[in-house]
Amino acid sequence: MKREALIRHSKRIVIKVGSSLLFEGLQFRNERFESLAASVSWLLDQGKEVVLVTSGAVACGMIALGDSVRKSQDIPFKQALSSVGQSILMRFYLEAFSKYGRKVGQILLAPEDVHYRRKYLNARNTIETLLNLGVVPVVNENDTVAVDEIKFGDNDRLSALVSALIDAHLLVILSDVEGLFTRDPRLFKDATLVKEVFSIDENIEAMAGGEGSHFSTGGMKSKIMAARMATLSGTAVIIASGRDFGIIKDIFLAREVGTFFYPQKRGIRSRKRWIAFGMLPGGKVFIDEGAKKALNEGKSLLPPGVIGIEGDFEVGECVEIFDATHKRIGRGLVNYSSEELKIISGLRTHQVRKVLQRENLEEEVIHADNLILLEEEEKDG
Ligand SMILES: Nc1ncnc2c1ncn2[C@@H]1O[C@H](COP(=O)(O)OP(=O)(O)O)[C@@H](O)[C@H]1O
Ligand SMILES: N[C@@H](CCC(=O)OP(=O)(O)O)C(=O)O
Repeated sequence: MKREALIRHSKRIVIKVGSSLLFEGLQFRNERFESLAASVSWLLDQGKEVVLVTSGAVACGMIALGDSVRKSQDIPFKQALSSVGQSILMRFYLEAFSKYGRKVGQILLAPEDVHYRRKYLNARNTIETLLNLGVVPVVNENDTVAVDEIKFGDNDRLSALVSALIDAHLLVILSDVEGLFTRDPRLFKDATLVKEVFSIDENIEAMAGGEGSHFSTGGMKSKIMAARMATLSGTAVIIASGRDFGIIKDIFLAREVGTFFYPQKRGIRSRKRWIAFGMLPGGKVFIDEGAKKALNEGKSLLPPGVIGIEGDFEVGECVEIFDATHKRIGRGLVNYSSEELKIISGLRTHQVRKVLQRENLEEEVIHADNLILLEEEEKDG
């Protein structure tokens, strides 16, 4: 399907709004929330379902507490700011949407909320129920409990995760820049806008700079990572400027704005998406070239192909899979603990049973049904 048709047929849409779009320096901007509510309301009138992923709690907290608090960067301090700011942020949304007769529902997520399958499904059910009720879910990271090792990192990633969670057709990432440029346009005046991306390869990744502006965290790099996660899940992505929220209408009126990322044709199915993006990996498994080839042909990972292990993990945990050059190539659920894998890696399958005495030994280290390759080209090629 072409870009225009993909957008027109998108019923379920996730819109991510960056901090820089909601505030002017250290000023609240009521009218920004109102214009966002107007555009989202227009989409709802068109029969679309919309989930908002919003940043801005830290900025709200900072503005509310005033000058004295601006300097500190430590995590508990930012969490405190977010705690003050989140309710203010929601008040802005509540008031703005009520002008259009719409209700909003707050969803705060932390990585552990999607690590466990039951919680992952609960989050999905709640969002689905809100959508069925005609309520606009407004999602942010639960900053209070999210510390460095266990946080989504930025709301770009969170928006891709939410898209994967609810099977969104389209993810719109609104930022202060018109889309992906060939180089950071703040630094290079000759940078040009990339209009369409069919596959997120190393060239595309190399274009994006990592530093965000002001209250922002991820920069363009995290938006590209988010686009990668979403397109792998079968969701189309647009990165566009949200300086004017009227752009939301433009997108659906087939005006070609921003950068459009085509979804992968064979998007990862629901349960595998949870393994790929929801679960927190407990370790790393390194494999040889032969095993990599087998995985690319849709086969399971067997003990002879394992050449290294890192981390302590139990049977059933999620691990990241790396090739011999230490390139991350996928994820899967292991049938062996790290202790067991250290003993059996490299062994032929029949030798494994002699060495390990455990009952219910599976032949595969990772069964193909529990394994996801995340290299787009190899996956689709
Ligand atoms: N190749 C690129 N194309 C566009 N923007 C880029 C690129 N590389 C870096 N950037 C920077 O990324 C910024 C957007 O990211 P960020 O400030 O984190 O936004 P947000 O607050 O919306 O999440 C832009 O202002 C831009 O300067
Ligand atoms: N949870 C944080 C989000 C921080 C963040 O990702 O910001 P941004 O890069 O502007 O999307 C907040 O609400 O301030």
